[in-house]
Amino acid sequence: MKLVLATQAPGEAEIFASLQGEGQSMGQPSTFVRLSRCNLACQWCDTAYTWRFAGDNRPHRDTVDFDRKANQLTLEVADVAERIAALAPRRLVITGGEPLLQASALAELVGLLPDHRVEIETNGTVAPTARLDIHVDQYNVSPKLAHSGNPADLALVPERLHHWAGEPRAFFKFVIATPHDVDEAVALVRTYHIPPARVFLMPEGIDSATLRERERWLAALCLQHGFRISDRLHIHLYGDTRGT
Ligand SMILES: C[S@@+](CC[C@H](N)C(=O)[O-])C[C@H]1O[C@@H](n2cnc3c(N)ncnc32)[C@H](O)[C@@H]1O
Ligand SMILES: Nc1nc2[nH]cc(C(=O)O)c2c(=O)[nH]1
Ligand code: SF4
Ligand SMILES: [Mg+2]
Repeated sequence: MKLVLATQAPGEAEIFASLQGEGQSMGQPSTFVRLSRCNLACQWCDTAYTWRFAGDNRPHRDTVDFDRKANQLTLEVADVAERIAALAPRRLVITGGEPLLQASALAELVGLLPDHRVEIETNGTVAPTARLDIHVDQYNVSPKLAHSGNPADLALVPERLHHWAGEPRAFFKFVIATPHDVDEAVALVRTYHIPPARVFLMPEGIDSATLRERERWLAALCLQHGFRISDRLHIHLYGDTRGT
C-alpha cells in the first residue's frame, strides 16, 4: 500500500526527528511523519500546505493557494517504514493533515515498526480501524471549536467524541485563542464526560510572543477548571518551520 505524505521541500517527504512540542508527551524525542490531506479546514491551520490545494472545491474551503504536486509525495509503506527506522527516536508521532484518513496504510506502516511507541495526532472526527488501533499507544485528539471556522456538524462528531472520552489512551488538546473558546471547551468536557486530567488547553499561535501572551490568562483558566496547559515548545525552539 501507499501513503500520501506532506513535503518539507518539494520532493522531500516530511519525516523528521524532533522533540514532541505539545501535550502529554511534550519534550520526548520523537520521529514525526506528516501525512497529506484533511477533512476539515481550520482557518488558523499551521499546516495548510497539507490540504489547501487548488481545485479542491469543498464548500467550506474559500482559500486556495498551495500547489498539490509540490506539497504531496506518494511513497510505498515499506519505504516510509525504512526512513522512520533510520532515525534514532523509538517514538513515532503520526500527524498531518488528518492522518486517520489513511488508517489502512498506517496499520501496515506501524506493523512494520514493532519497536516504536506510536502516537497519533488527530482532529477526532475519524475512527481508526481496528487493525491500526491495536498498535497505537496514545491518541492526541484536538476537537475543533467554532473559531476554527469549520461547520460544527463536520468538526464535532458526537459518536466520535463519546468514543474518545471513554478511551484512556486519548488526551484532548483544545486550541484556544480567546477566553470565550475556553467556555466552549468546558461545555464539551461536560457534555461528553471527558476526564479533566486528560484535557490540555493549548494557545493558538505560531510565534513565541503570541503563545506567551495567551498563556498568561490561559494558565488561570486551566487552574480554575482543573485542566492541564500545553505550550508549543517547537515554536519557541524552531519557529513556524516545516520539518521541526
Ligand atoms: C496540524 S494538526 C494535525 C493533526 C490533526 N489534523 C489535528 O488537527 O489534530 C496538529 C496539531 O496542531 C494544532 N494546530 C494547528 N494549527 C495551530 C495553530 N495555529 N495554533 C495552535 N495549534 C495549532 C492542531 O489543533 C493539532 O493539535
Ligand atoms: N516538534 C513538533 N511537535 C509537534 N507535536 C504535534 C505536532 C503536529 O504538527 O502535529 C508537532 C510538530 O509539528 N512539531
Ligand atoms: S484538522 Fe488539523 S490539519 Fe486539518 S485543518 Fe485543522 S489543524 Fe489543520
Ligand atoms: Mg504542528
